Amino acid sequence: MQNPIIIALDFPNRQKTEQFLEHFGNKPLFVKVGMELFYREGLSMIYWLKERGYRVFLDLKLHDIPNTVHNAMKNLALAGADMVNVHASGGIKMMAAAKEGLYAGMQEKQKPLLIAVTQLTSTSEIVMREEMLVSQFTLEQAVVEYAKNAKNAGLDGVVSSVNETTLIKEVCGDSFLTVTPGIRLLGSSFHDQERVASPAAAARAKTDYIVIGRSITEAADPVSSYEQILNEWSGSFEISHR
Ligand SMILES: O=c1ccn([C@@H]2O[C@H](COP(=O)(O)O)[C@@H](O)[C@H]2O)c(=O)[nH]1
Repeated sequence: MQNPIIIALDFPNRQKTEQFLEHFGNKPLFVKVGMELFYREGLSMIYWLKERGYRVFLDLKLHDIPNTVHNAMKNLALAGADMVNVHASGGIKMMAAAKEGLYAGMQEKQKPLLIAVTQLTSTSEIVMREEMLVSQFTLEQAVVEYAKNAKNAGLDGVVSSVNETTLIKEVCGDSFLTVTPGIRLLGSSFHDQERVASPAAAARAKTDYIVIGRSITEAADPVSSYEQILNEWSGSFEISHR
């Protein structure tokens, strides 16, 4: 059983990030660098994390014309991240171009995982229908259609909420990765998230990775919050996967 937790390092700069990581000592963490930290610190932040042995998900959610995404991915390949992503709504051609750019000239063992965001976990079905004007599908159907497109483009998996994980696995296969943010312990604030699930529900749905930010980064004791989430996930994993 692998540790599924990816901690979202949503901090304004490297100094705050380092202060946070000090709590964990030498723990072999999987961390996520998103737009906030990357737009301040750039590739050097990723090099810094990799030099210290962290696994890194570089969460920049690329979405542009295929040529631009292809060439941007060629540069992001230099980061040495373990996982990178695009928006599935950019289409199959864009996702395939992302993959080609990312892996150009890379040896097999260096290749990061490439995944696609389906519908953000902050999006509700009403917003999808009334603001994004995707009205012919339920939110779950739309997510699964995006997952199928990502698979057809040769990607390794998708970002979705836990609610859609089971169906994605049924349609795209168990080895197609599901990476699920919007994780909250019972009774915690949802903040700006809409499609939320507990670590236990994520384990029952057999998701591969859970992405957690504020529940850990804003906790009075981040390490005990991390352990609590891991214990809840592991306990439920053992019960439901026996
Ligand atoms: O659909 C998505 C895609 C990405 N995220 C990112 O995950 C974390 C979640 O942080 P919390 O503080 O646990 O809400 C954040 O970095 C998002 O950019 C997402 O939430 N939903």
